[in-house]
Amino acid sequence: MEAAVGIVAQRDNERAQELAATLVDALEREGAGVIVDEATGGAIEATAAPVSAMESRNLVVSIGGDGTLLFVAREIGATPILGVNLGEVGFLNAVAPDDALAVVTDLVSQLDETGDVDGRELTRLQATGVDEDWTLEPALNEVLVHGPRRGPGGGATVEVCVDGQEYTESHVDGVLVCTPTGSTAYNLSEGGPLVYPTADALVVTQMAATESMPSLVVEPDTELTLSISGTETAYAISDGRNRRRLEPPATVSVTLADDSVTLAGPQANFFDGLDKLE
Ligand SMILES: NC(=O)c1ccc[n+]([C@@H]2O[C@H](COP(=O)([O-])OP(=O)(O)OC[C@H]3O[C@@H](n4cnc5c(N)ncnc54)[C@H](O)[C@@H]3O)[C@@H](O)[C@H]2O)c1
Ligand SMILES: Nc1ncnc2c1ncn2[C@@H]1O[C@H](COP(=O)(O)OP(=O)(O)OP(=O)(O)O)[C@@H](O)[C@H]1O
Repeated sequence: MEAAVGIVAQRDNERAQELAATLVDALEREGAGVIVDEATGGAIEATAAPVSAMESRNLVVSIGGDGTLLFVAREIGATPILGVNLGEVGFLNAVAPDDALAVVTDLVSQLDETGDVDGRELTRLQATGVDEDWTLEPALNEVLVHGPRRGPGGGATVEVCVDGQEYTESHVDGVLVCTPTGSTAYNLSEGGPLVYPTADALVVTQMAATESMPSLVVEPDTELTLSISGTETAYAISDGRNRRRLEPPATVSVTLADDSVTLAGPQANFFDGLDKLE
């Protein structure tokens, strides 16, 4: 088969655009069909398409930091993603820029031979309104609810129920539910635990609670609800970017999303990655 590859380069990042151009040239020489995102298409010579149209590709290469990879995951869902790290942290991006050409060429040969690429499945979370009909885009890191703003005077009362039983109710800046992938992100800054990537678990962590409870680790199919009150405005947010404004009292249900994300290519060493967070 002819492999169909999409490339998304971090917007306004010349190094990312140059690497995208190198990959386009090399892959076209190998006979692969390659498209780039529209912002990158304005900067280099290549066929461009919206990132959301890359869902039908066999592989999408994300060149940038964690934010760029989260953005690609939001847009394309289950299509395998290879993360090339040009960001400041790049925890989710296992491949260094100098190795990108070799790794992408290898994956394209694998696609030509088998029609598929090796990868690791990462679970995602789905936030939905209980009393109102809305759904956020699936979260690879975390679903967060918080009051009108962080800091003094900006919080809310949040009750967390687990399988219908109250775990905690407190005034908080917010409460987050994270996947193992997201355990090293916002969760860690709020004092939550690290979760080894192969563990099948979700973590609930309060943010600046007046009546603080330790983080809770639950099985992924546990029924979790976050009920917000004591404020006129609140927000439910998926991976820091996709948000829904709430008018409390409001209840948000957090469950496993139907589609996971596949991270293609070599996997980062979890413990080496932790050094990047210091
Ligand atoms: N205080 C905090 O730690 C904090 C605050 C806001 C957002 N975030 C995280 O940022 C994510 C959104 O990313 P963005 O780039 O759009 O916002 P952003 O640019 O504000 O990113 C915040 C930082 O989180 C890092 N990050 C993201 N996912 C990570 C992961 N799985 N493991 C380790 N580090 C990770 C990014 O590299 C960046 O340094 C959210 O899902 C949230 O987890 C963290
Ligand atoms: N090619 C692109 N097309 C459209 N939007 C983009 C593109 N690249 C990045 N973005 C936007 O920028 C955001 C991520 O960029 P951000 O500046 O947070 O960089 P990053 O990848 O996390 O790297 P760094 O670690 O340097 O911050 C995405 O959420 C998305 O909204």
